[in-house]
Amino acid sequence: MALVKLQTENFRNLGHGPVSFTPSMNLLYGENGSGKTSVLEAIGYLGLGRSFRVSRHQAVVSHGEKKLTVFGGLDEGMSAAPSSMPGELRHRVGISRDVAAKETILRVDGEAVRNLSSLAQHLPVSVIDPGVFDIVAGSPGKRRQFLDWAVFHVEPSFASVWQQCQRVTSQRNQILRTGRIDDALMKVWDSQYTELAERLTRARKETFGLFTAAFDSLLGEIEAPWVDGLRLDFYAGWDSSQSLFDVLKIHREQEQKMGHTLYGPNRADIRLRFQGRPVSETFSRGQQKTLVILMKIAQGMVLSDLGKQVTFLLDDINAELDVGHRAMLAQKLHELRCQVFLTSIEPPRPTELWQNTLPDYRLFHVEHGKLTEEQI
Ligand SMILES: Nc1ncnc2c1ncn2[C@@H]1O[C@H](COP(=O)(O)OP(=O)(O)OP(=O)(O)O)[C@@H](O)[C@H]1O
Repeated sequence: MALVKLQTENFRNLGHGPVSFTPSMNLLYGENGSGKTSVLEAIGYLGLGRSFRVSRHQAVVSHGEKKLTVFGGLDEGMSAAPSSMPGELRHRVGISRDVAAKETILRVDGEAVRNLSSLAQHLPVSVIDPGVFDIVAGSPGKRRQFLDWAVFHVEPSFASVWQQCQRVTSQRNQILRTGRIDDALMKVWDSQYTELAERLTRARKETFGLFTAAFDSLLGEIEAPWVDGLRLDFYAGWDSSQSLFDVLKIHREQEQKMGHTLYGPNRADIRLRFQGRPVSETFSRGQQKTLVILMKIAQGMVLSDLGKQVTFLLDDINAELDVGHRAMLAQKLHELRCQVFLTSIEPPRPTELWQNTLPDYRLFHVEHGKLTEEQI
């Protein structure tokens, strides 16, 4: 699916009027503070259910307002035929958040839905902004989030297993904190936790396999001296030569002392190594950026192989990537027939990105939260 229509109410400084986009490349430019990132953030709300910039909804609601709404019209993407009737949308999705009542309402095709996953599966949104480079340099949580986004789109039931596992983990943590542990009761929790953890891990492993196959084929296309010594490995969150149930039994005392679960999916990671050492310690900033971009493209390839179109939100990549890397990214996303929203301060130069194979694109000038389409 691709987002072909966007309408927001009380979303940062954005105006209320509907805007139409192409399922291909959408280029947005405007001066600092004009609202470019806010447009991407609003699109992100539909695909992620939250802001990719801040954790509090409150910061996103327009000053002085209590409730924000984002509405999106979706059509088949570039890889499929557009919907039969011109102007007809394949799906209508909406999210509104009342920050005073702390209530979120989700809608798909006019019907209220309870789970965010019902909304999110329609619009796989992948963000590349200055914060994305934490995938290499940041904590394991960043890499888990990166992997889980793909797992969710490959296997939509993953979201419910993940939630159940979070619930059981927090109940298990409560017991670990009490100090007095009933052995029989703990065994019951451990077997529930182990069952969910193993299901979750199986799904992660499967998607990681698809991801590394795509990533390796990408590496085969680029000429860089570091390609040969690079290894990406999945770590489940415990020594998987042993069963998780046994690991928990062996480490019960240690977990009790710490007062929380130390082994399992919440400790999973993608280990990135170059010649046996962590990439974060050996790669230059530039090499780390290339690696992250390749990982993001590989995720796009995984979904594209499953017939899903990813909507990429590229925020201010000019500040982070040189023209060669920008062109590599833009061309790959074009080859994958992804939908792209790309922001810049200066008017973009499409020929710099796509040279002779210019894709279908639309150009928007952003001023004071309002988008004006420009003739190309
Ligand atoms: N909750 C809010 N209500 C109203 N306006 C807001 C709110 N939060 C931020 N703004 C304003 O919205 C504007 C848009 O910010 P945004 O980050 O989208 O701009 P931008 O075009 O991406 O800028 P830059 O190029 O500097 O990154 C800013 O002027 C900001 O002060």
